[in-house]
Amino acid sequence: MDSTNNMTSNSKAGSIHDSARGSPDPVPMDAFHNLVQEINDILGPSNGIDSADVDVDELKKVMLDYRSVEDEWSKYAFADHSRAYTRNLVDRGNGKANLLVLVWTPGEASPIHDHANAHCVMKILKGSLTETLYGWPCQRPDSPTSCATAPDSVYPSTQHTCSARTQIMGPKELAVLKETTYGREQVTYMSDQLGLHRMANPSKDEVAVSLHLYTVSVVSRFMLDAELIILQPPNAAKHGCHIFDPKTGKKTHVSQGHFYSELGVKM
Ligand SMILES: N[C@@H](CS(=O)O)C(=O)O
Ligand SMILES: [Fe+2]
Repeated sequence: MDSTNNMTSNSKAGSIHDSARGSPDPVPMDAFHNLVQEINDILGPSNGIDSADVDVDELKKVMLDYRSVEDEWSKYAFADHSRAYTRNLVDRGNGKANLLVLVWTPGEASPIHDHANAHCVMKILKGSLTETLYGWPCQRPDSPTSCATAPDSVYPSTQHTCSARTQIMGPKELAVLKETTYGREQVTYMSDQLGLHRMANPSKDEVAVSLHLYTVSVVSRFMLDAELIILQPPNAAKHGCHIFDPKTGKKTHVSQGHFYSELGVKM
């Protein structure tokens, strides 16, 4: 980072009053919006075509360092008990990523889904979420990172079209690899390389709130059935993903182009 950037990021912490020009004191940034700024600093400027160089560990660390204060993020947290969860846009991350606040209805879960080649770093802001991790329909039982139908594939992923080919392998129940419950302040990471997952709010009466950062992984394009779509990042949060039937492994594309709210305003 050059000295100009350092000056920019330092000046946000202190409030430099420009009394000579009579401008009002800047309102000090709260810790949540400081986190948003730190994430932007890590992601860097928007001139890259992909974010293969994104440092996931650094992103996890700043998310872990933040202590959740409801007043700081509540303006983004729209609850709607008529759906499993709401997806609320907080920031577009220099055009390279999307930062979302998700609000989870008690007892509800997301469908089993992939992540459209995005990195997903997630922090629990309130309550808890249970993650069930599944293998891809095509993965080799003895080697979860290998594809059973295309031996030259390094790992199954969204662009890995044979993951849809239940007609080659026949319907196949998805394998449950792991179940983990994450509590308030915990941070986790998900990507297509780890498999598929679903998240559930195990509480009977409390909403859960989580913060999700989606950035583009190694490539910024993926195969959508027969059609090759070239995407500028970010893809997963805006352009959708695939959901999977746990009994057959059959996948269906779902568009996620609509946010429930953007920058604190309900759509
Ligand atoms: N990846 C999901 C939320 S979760 O189940 O991880 C989404 O963005 O809707
Ligand atoms: Fe997810």
